[in-house]
Amino acid sequence: MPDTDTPLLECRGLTKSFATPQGALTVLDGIDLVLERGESLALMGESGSGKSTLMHLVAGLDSFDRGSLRLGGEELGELSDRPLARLRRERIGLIFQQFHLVPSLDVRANLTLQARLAGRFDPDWCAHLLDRLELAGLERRYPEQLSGGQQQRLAIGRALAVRPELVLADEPTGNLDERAAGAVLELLLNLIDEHGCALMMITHSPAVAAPLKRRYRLTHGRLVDTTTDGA
Ligand SMILES: Nc1ncnc2c1ncn2[C@@H]1O[C@H](COP(=O)(O)OP(=O)(O)OP(=O)(O)O)[C@@H](O)[C@H]1O
Repeated sequence: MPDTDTPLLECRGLTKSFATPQGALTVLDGIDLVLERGESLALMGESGSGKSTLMHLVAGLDSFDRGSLRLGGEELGELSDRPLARLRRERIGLIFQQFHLVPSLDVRANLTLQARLAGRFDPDWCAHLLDRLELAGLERRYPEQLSGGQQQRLAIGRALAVRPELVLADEPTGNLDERAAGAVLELLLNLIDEHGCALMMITHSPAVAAPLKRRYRLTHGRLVDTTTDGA
């Protein structure tokens, strides 16, 4: 059972460098961040500022050099590969700009795949998601037979099907035209709210970041809280 007294996500002094031919490149230089359950946070910053790097660390997809990264009180830096993979499968939903759907699986199979792998498949919840994402009736179609907006709605459904505690979204509307992007963003935020999970979303767009509860900018390896800027 989740320990509701500890923050969902807690980063302290998180530091990450990459080896490059020119020497070590420090991308994250002592990141402190707390995200409570159900909170939404936009992560902004120049291209190359380290947004994807931070998201990969939070998702347990890459290791860090120093500091602490706790998800629901569990220190990710102390987990070996298998428990880390399990934590990622069961507690985190990932949404990418490029959808990353499985082309050989139909809509229903794509939506339920991660939930089944995690042993968290709930047919009623998945049917509800298909309905809310306006994909009901399209269950037997394959990704290539869907519009960009439908594909991204399916990717959102796949992330939420597992009933995650945290959704990590990297430019989830970046591949869509303005109208489709607005509709997809609204659905994502409504579903996140309905399910009560937390959201960390990378975006370059102030308009996309605006409805989220908190807004941060990554610059020179540090996080700057910009939530009240222009408010
Ligand atoms: N595996 C790697 N090896 C070396 N350098 C890397 C590696 N991954 C990322 N970098 C560098 O780290 C920096 C941060 O990259 P990152 O992808 O996190 O930026 P970003 O803010 O997400 O950028 P964008 O908005 O363009 O997606 C960049 O300078 C990038 O070139």
